[in-house]
Amino acid sequence: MSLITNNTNTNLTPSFTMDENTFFFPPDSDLDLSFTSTTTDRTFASSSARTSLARSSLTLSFNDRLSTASATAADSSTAVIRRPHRSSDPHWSAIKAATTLSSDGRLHLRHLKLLRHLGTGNLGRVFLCRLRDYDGANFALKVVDKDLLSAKKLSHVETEAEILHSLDHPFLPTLYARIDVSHYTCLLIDYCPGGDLHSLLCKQPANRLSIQAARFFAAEVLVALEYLHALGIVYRDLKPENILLREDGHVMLSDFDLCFKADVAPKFEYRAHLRKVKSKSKGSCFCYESRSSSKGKERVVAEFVAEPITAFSRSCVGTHEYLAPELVSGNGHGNGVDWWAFGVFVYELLYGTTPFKGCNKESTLRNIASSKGMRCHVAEREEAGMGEARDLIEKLLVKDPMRRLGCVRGASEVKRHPFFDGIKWPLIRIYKPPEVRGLMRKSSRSHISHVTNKRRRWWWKGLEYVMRKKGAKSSLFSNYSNSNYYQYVNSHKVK
Ligand SMILES: Nc1ncnc2c1ncn2[C@@H]1O[C@H](COP(=O)(O)OP(=O)(O)OP(=O)(O)O)[C@@H](O)[C@H]1O
Repeated sequence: MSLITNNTNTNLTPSFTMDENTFFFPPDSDLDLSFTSTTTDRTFASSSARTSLARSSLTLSFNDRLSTASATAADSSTAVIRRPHRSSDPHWSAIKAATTLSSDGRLHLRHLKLLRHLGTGNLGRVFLCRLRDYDGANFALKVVDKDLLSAKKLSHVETEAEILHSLDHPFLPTLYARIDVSHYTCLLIDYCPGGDLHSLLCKQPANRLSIQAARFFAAEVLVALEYLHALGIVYRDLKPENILLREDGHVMLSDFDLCFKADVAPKFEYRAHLRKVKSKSKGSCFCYESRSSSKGKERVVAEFVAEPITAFSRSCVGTHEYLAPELVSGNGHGNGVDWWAFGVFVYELLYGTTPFKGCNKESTLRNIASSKGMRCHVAEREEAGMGEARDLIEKLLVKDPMRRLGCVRGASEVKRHPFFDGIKWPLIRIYKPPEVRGLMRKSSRSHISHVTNKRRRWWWKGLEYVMRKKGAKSSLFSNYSNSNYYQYVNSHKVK
């Protein structure tokens, strides 16, 4: 049995060529010149301070394992993956531009410049980076030195890469490239400048959010969990520290190394549905009404359920305060651990602490194991919506997984809870994030239009070059073209 904490035993010290506070990979080499592994663990200690403050994840092995198939690169180089729903994303355009210029059509470390160390986790270090020849798009690069990791941790790296490769969702990271060079594995994913939800909570009075803000974040996390479960992925490490905040204030779940995969058999489930409930706003787009079976006040609603209900694992992984009782007992667990953790998560957003927290980790585990269901403190917060919130939490923090909300019918059952009344699930991606102290809410459009304008300028310069080569009259061309370009850009800016 081993206990693995978040502290920096990943002694990776990349050495970089320095240029005006910017780290670059050397142009001609992909590898050991750019990364040197040493035994120092003090480097960047300050920037990883957040990690030490946060609650660490644990891994207590009960001899069960996670899949280790490499999902992205077949060889030791890089595979660039295209994602359908993000195909127009400027990040993809940047990657495409870089790989088009690359001699072998692949992305290499030399294409990236590292700007800043973002943090250190269990498996490696994460850096903010950009493509060398394209400044418009930021990425996060997770660098893992495989020589420093145990076989178990290596399998976690593969799990994370495999899971990232399969994701295509706005609230989950996109894996733009996996670069395997020598003993390094590098994963290029979305960068989240807003920090994490744990840090955001720490900035709030009494570490808690308003009902409205809690509902927003809970709803987004719920949608992300729904997607993961539909893929058969049990997350197992839900906590505010693992919920990163994008530039536009929406969430991105991170850290997939503790996940496990199971089979899912998607199905339609039928249930009686009361007419007076506004069904159109509920159950998302997966729900439709069977008109032919409408009878009296009730009708039958067919609901799409894709929940890994047969998932089973014996590994005790997760974060103490978020562990479900079946995880603590070590007798095996399934998808229900995510719904329990979701209950703890909603509780923490609203109360500023977790419900079973003891004076140390052991007493927290004892509190979870001896819990007889959850009763929220009524007196502590009384405002509109709190009754529904308490009811949701109590239904999620049910000791028996078979009776726990979400375990059998999946996310659609949780979405139907009155706490989420009024949320238009299919539109959640374009909801304006709530006003929360310290939350970044930059519209993603301004960034995209900036990048698009830059791209247009490049395109125009290329055209100018080609025209000049063909002997076009330069004076005529410059007078005409540039004014046209600025007219075009400005007319778009005005809109
Ligand atoms: N995409 C990202 N954008 C911005 N910061 C990130 C991103 N991914 C990770 N980070 C930062 O880097 C730190 C290390 O992340 P990493 O995922 O390696 O480990 P972790 O979150 O500490 O979890 P674990 O050790 O359990 O894997 C995080 O704490 C976070 O602050």
